[in-house]
Amino acid sequence: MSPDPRIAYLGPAGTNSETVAHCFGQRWSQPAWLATSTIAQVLHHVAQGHADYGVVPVENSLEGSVTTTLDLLWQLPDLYIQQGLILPILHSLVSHCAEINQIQRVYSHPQALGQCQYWLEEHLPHIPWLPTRSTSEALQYVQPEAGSAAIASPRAAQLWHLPILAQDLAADNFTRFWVVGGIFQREGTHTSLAFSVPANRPGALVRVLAHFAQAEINLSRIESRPTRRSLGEYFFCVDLEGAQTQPRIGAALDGLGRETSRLCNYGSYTITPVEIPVDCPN
Ligand SMILES: O=C(O)C(=O)C[C@]1(C(=O)O)C=C[C@@H](O)C=C1
Repeated sequence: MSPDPRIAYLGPAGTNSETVAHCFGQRWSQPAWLATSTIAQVLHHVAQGHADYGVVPVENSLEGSVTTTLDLLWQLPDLYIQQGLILPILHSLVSHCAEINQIQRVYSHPQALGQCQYWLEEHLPHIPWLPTRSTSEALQYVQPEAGSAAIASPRAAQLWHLPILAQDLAADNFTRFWVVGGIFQREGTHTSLAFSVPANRPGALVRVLAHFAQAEINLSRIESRPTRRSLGEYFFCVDLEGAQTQPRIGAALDGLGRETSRLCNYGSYTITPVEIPVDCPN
């Protein structure tokens, strides 16, 4: 097995990203952990060679894509997906308040606030939602500010010795993460790509999708994102079921080269479920 790697993830301690990073890192005896302040920093660390792997969220079952991840992968060169991991997300309301009606503001990562929006509308309809860079970062406001609450995992509340006032704020909540690194892989169960098509050519996207349809390749996701160059200019992110060692996928990818103005192949990989650590209350 390769020497112990450096693994970057969104910190501080207790984030969902950390749970996934620890699950991925358990195959080595002593990985070096690099907890960053933002998801963007995770990807920059890998791109600049300061980390061997980065663990980033990519899609949530309730709120959809984590756009920072999709946009930066498109911009940074030579980053490939090593593995997909799916984590069940548990959200708790963490606060020193004795009653919910004493809460005056709630902090969390925007993704987590979005995932809990129905619970917040029902139970705390008139208070402000304040964004933080991670769910664990939100916990730093709970202690010093009377009337503050944070949305974070039960594991994070336990780690930071903070009380939980309400549990399970969002049901059926799962986030898919990617482990990103520098090795291009051809084997696995899924393949992810991003591409742009020539401007102003009618049917340009259909011509790309036709390659997948003709090869009977199932797409498990398609998403458009702005290129950030001009209004109305997009690139597309797709996940395919299958590996590029399969001849029909290899052939479809060859055909895609002719239809796209830019094609990023993030490689093939397997997707594994992650279990919430057993020492964690739920
Ligand atoms: O703040 C965290 O705990 C994270 O790991 C980030 C993140 C995200 O950006 O999607 C990860 C999982 C949950 O969906 C909520 C937040």
